[in-house]
Amino acid sequence: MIHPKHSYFPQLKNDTFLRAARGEEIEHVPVWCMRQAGRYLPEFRESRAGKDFFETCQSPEACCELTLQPLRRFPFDAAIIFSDILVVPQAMGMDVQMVAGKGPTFPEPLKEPEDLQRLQVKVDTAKELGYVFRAITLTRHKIEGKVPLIGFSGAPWTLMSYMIEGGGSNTHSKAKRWLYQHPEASHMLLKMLTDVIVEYLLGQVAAGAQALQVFESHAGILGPAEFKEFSLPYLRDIARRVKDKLKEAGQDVPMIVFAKDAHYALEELSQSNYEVVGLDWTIDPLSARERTGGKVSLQGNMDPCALYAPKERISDIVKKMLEGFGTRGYIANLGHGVYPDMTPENIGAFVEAVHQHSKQMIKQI
Ligand SMILES: Cc1c2[nH]c(c1CCC(=O)O)Cc1[nH]c(c(CCC(=O)O)c1C)Cc1[nH]c(c(CCC(=O)O)c1C)Cc1[nH]c(c(CCC(=O)O)c1C)C2
Repeated sequence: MIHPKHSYFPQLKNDTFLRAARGEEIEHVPVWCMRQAGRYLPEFRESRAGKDFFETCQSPEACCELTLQPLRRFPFDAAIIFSDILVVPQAMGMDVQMVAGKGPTFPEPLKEPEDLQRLQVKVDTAKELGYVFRAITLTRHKIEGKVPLIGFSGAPWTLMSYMIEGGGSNTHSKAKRWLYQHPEASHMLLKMLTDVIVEYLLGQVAAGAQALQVFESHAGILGPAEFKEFSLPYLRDIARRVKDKLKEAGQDVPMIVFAKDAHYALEELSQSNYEVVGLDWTIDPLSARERTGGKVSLQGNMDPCALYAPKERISDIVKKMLEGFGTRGYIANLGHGVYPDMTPENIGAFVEAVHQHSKQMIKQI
């Protein structure tokens, strides 16, 4: 059912991505790329030049423009709103800056459990993150129903690790120390994050997001036992609570969980209330299908570095990937984001290969 508030949005012309998320019949396999709006595009670099990253995130017009740029070049089957996962810690009262050449930086990260007192427990998402909602609504109009618009959030553990590390890290040992020294405070923080994320995702759907992806980018730094204790319950809780609330409003929005390097938890992830499980490139497509037993649609998982290969090679790699996953209940993507030094033309070759090979395969069924 279309939410009354949404009825004025332009009609969706290509719903292939949504159908694949639900395991329904499609004419070609849908494809989009994580970080499809990014520095590999000269027009992105031009739009972003000289501007502060988070100020850009706070401008609905800028987010809309950056989201639409890749769609002007390539026939992607979905768009993801330009924003960042770290707007959530900001909304909870933490200072986060994007430092050129270094990435996101928290000048005052959480050090000890008493630092949790610095955080806003009850976040008014409409007030603190309203700029994301406005960006989504604007983009949903400007996209003119070409493809669905995906909203997203970082998952609790990934956000917790940034809040404690203060930025990117190889070992994540500061954040992991909390799990072993302060398990109760860790759960308290994860719970606080979960509550904000649920409200944030619901706000995105109310604003016009047609699918949601939850990024657990730092899953791989946890082992199976820690993942089961500190990540999985919160991932499940988020999907359950978002879905229950949407159901009350007569809405149904597919949700994707992308837990990078969590190959050890594939079975659990396929039973976590998400319609789609996103995969990084370390998982073999066929074995991912077997291990998830047809319970979910799968998304992924070409090694982003394969985009450095000549176009014919990209086409062969895509063909093998499609044969491994099969064409039903499958969304083609990379196993992680596009890198800034990649050639736009090769992204085009990737998209075209997915469409061409999958059309052929579907015809032969
Ligand atoms: C393009 C971009 C983004 N964030 C950052 C950049 C590069 C800086 C710039 O362009 O100025 C900094 C930016 N933001 C972040 C990083 C990683 C830093 C690190 O941990 O080393 C950087 C360089 C943190 C971040 N931010 C995000 C994640 C989860 C996905 C992933 O695992 O990569 C993470 C971990 C999400 C994110 N971030 C972004 C999107 C936009 C939509 C799209 O994909 O097209 C999304 C979905 C946008």
